[in-house]
Amino acid sequence: MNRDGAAPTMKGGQFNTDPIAAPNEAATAALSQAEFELFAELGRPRAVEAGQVLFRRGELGTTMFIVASGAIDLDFGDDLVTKRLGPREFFGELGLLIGDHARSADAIVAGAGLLIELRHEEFQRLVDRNPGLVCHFLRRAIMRVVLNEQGLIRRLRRRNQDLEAALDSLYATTHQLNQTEELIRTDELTGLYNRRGLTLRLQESRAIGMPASLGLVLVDCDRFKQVNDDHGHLAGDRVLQAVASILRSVAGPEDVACRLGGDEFCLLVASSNAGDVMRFAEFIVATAQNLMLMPQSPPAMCPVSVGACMVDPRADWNDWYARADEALYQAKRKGGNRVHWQDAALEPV
Ligand SMILES: Nc1nc2c(ncn2[C@@H]2O[C@H](COP(=O)(O)OP(=O)(O)OP(=O)(O)O)[C@@H](O)[C@H]2O)c(=O)[nH]1
Repeated sequence: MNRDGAAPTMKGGQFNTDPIAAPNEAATAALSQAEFELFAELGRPRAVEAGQVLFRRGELGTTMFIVASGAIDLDFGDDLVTKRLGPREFFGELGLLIGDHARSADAIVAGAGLLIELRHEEFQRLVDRNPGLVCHFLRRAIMRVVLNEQGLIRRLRRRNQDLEAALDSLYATTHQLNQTEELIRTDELTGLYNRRGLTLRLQESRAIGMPASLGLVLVDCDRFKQVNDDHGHLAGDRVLQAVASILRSVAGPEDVACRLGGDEFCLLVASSNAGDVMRFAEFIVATAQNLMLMPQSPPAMCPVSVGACMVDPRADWNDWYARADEALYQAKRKGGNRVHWQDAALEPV
């Protein structure tokens, strides 16, 4: 400790015992008794009332203030901490030293009292009167500016880190939401769209513009209950997964394959060509037939019935489904394991 009670600090690898330059003291921004007496002698006294605004942030200023009594609040805006200054503390020194400096805070009187104003003329007289003391004051003032800047940089860095962390958790939440949405849309057993997924997909397609023409292929397993009864539920699950694989293998990027529920599936084909849609339907039935030729127990597949038709993109799902279901009914009625094509023009539902 030096004789003024300030802790010695390191300076250029040496201990700095200069009480005026000690950073702690610089941070408090209070004048020494000798400084205060000299500044008070040469500055202009100014009585202030609580609530009085001395200057606003951004205003240009050339005056420095010293609090003789009362209290001043410096509000730096945003979410920065408001600083309260009391007797012998000074503010606005950059206005005096630089001239026409934009104030970085609102200065508002928090408690009535007396200020000492120092303009350039008064400061010049201070220098003439006691250059050594003014020199010490200036060193401290500069150090205070530097400390404030460093504090600001630290706060900005911390805020940046907080923002980055918030952004990271936002990304994670968005990712989770996307995953959840994907799960809600997906049939757990087969990985195809479920009915909700199909509805949402259709809503999205209607919003961005439906294809000009669509084909609907409705697929239903034949005597599927028998598979469950004969070979167990797990074997039935595997057959449903195999049907889903066939649909997935034929679906193009614009097509939608969906498990509507139980042993019923559909494939919405983005095509204006009824021949293409029919080929999709026939491929599904033929692939199921071929898989059934494999001698496997439990069976990897069961026969399927398919109803197919073209649909009007402007009509709603219920209309499409009614038409394809009529075709499916005809396929089942004829013994299943086949496609029935519902011609929209010739056989309106
Ligand atoms: N393994 C399994 N079975 C299911 C699942 N969902 C529904 N089922 C069964 O699928 C069977 C469907 O029976 P039905 O609607 O009579 O169909 P089907 O036996 O194929 O009869 P047809 O269509 O007339 O040939 C029912 O026994 C349901 O219990 C599932 O996720 N896994």
